[in-house]
Amino acid sequence: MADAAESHGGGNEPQRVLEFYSGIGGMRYSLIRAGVKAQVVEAFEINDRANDVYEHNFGHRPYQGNIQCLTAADLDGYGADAWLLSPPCQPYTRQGLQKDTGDARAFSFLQILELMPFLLKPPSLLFVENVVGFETSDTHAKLIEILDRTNFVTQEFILSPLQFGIPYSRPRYFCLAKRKPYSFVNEIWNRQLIQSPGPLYEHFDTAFIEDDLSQEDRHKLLQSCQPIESFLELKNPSNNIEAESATLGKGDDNVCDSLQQYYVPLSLVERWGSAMDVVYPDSKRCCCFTKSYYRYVKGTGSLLATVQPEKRDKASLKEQCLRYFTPREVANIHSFPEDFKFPDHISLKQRYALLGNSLSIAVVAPLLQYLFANPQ
Ligand SMILES: C[S@@+](CC[C@H](N)C(=O)[O-])C[C@H]1O[C@@H](n2cnc3c(N)ncnc32)[C@H](O)[C@@H]1O
Repeated sequence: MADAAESHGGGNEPQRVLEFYSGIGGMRYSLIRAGVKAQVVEAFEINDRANDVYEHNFGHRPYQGNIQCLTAADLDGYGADAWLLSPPCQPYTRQGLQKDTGDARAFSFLQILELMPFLLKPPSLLFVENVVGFETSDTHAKLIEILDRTNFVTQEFILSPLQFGIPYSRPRYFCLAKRKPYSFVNEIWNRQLIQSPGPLYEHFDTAFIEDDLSQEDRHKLLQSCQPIESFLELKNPSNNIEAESATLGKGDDNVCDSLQQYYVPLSLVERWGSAMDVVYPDSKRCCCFTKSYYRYVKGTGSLLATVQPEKRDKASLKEQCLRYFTPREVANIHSFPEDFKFPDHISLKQRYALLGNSLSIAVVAPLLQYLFANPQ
């Protein structure tokens, strides 16, 4: 991991990090990309398949148990400086029942929070990622109440990869917390919910930011993103499925040995076409890939037109040979590094599910860099 002289703590020892709900390691990749001097001393994840992928890439198998069963003594035992947490989102999603603290999937996170006042060695830094909607939940109120009580200052963000040059709409909520006497570089944002990446950069010292972008600003933001084409395994889509399959088959990813499996059946196009989000290689935006991508077509992520019609608004979808983005392409859009790989036994549906649960490294890395920066 790259060294950062100005990182939190300033000493020579790397910061000791605990990664909760580690999934396929999006947080750990973000930490590496942030270049902070940190070491993940343990990761916690209940899902066997996710742990297979994590182990395959990092050579360490996360602690495979229920986070809800961890005690204050267990946590003190790690002597961690920082906790990174991306708890399950379902209790707070708009599509879900929004049962919030009443949802069993929220229990482990609430349990961890409630242990905080009893820790002999609480962390100095804390980072939480979740869906938009979390910020108005009872669980959020509990998080802020406990952080206040245990001497943390917080800054909260809602940010999307689109704000970092990635053509991907995946706004997410982030809570950054530092235990006093540590403080943020830009203290004027304490206790605020910020919707711009500006405060993450040291030179950004204005107290005013425009959260509500004008139409014109939104357009400029989209235009500044790279095109979808830059994230594709196949740069020149054509209708020649066999030729494309051969190209894909050269990779070491055995699931990708047939491009045929990525084409959307015409029966689905006929039935759900009007609800599909279709993008083109030159598009500067695509929709959030969820864990149900490939299992359902409606609202789970964008589909790629492999045949470019002359007039997009008039062309029939059936002629555009729609295909799903491959797992590697979804990983690219999530800004995972090239050397990230799935072990062979992970099925296609599992790959999409694990990626859909993960996060955008392009967004989380600068947030972690800001969190770990230690102002003088
Ligand atoms: C939103 S995902 C986080 C994904 C992760 N950040 C990544 O990059 O892949 C939440 C993860 O928490 C795991 N999980 C949910 N409840 C858990 C619990 N009680 N104990 C341990 N892991 C849990 C799920 O299996 C899932 O992988």
